[in-house]
Amino acid sequence: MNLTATAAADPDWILHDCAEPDRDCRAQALARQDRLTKPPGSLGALEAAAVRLAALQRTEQPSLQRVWISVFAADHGVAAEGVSAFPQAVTGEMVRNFASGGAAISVLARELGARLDVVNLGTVNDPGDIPGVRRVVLAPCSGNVCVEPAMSEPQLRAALQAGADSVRLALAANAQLYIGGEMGIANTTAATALSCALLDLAPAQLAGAGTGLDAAGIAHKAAVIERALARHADARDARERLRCLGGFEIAALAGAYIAAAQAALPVLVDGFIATAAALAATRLNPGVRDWLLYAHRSHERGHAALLDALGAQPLLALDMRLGEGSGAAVAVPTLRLACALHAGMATFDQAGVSEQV
Ligand SMILES: O=C(O)c1ccc[n+]([C@@H]2O[C@H](COP(=O)([O-])O)[C@@H](O)[C@H]2O)c1
Ligand SMILES: Cc1cc2nc[nH]c2cc1C
Repeated sequence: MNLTATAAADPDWILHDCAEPDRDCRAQALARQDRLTKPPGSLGALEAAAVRLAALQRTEQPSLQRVWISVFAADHGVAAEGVSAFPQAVTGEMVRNFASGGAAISVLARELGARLDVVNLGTVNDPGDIPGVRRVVLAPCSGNVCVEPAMSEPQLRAALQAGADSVRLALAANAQLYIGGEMGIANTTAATALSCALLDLAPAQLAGAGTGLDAAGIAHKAAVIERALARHADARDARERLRCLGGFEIAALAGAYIAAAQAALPVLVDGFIATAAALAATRLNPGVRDWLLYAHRSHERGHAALLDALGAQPLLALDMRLGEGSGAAVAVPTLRLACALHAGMATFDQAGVSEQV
């Protein structure tokens, strides 16, 4: 494993200031929304989304033609505790599927005309060097959080940096929106453990079915998370909690969100695991919060609590629970329509329509 030049040069980069959304663009967009031919507020969350995107993209006319999706795959040592409905080999198999175009996110990216970047951070069933996959392998899998930290400090730094590097690629491609996806068997256990530690909640309050556990499986998963929390009770700050309880892809997502916020690139957050990474990112650097839009409320049991803790109002609730960035990709057309309405509707003056009395 090699640390990139950036991380080696400035290990504290995650603490640097985030960009500021543009207040003037926000005010102009708000004023325009009120002049468009509709009762004020009648387009609901679409109005709020267009106004936020105007402020984040620093423009009167936000647009989402160029969308970047990075999917981070990684395996988890805690899979050995029997916490997933699927075998660990699936993570590596799905990396191959992402690259060959057969995964849900592959289809969605094609439909959206989005760039799909697949990053293998370490999979036990390693597909090796295959076209369409960037290998940033930190280890075959993270540590089993019941008995050891998920990551060493150098691995955490490299995972955060892998996220930042994906943002650099997105910026080089002139992306207007960044989506981070994840794939990792057992990562709902890691994401739940991390969230419980960050929010001081009991595992029984957050643990859910993941890929499809039954009630007994969920109870076992909650007990495994209890053990992990007890093992890492001395991890007191967000960085140490992420290192001990997270995973490579969760840390990469957190690093990507921080780097995007620092570079003024808006982010659309996906489901449960991505939101746990967003929670960690906002605890590591509170300025990240302004740059995060939330795509959907996942079917995963703990997602609503995470969204509430972040004050997030997701656009959609479709009972999706796939991950891969799929929920975020599905929300992109809604955001594109919000931008089209903002740019294309006539004002009361232009259309000769009478205003509210
Ligand atoms: O995004 C979500 O809300 C979501 C909810 C449940 C499961 N997943 C996906 O399912 C995998 C983890 O599930 P599990 O049961 O193995 O912990 C991982 O690859 C995630 O992308 C994703
Ligand atoms: C097949 C499969 C695809 C996935 N994509 C994201 N998580 C996943 C988990 C499984 C099991």
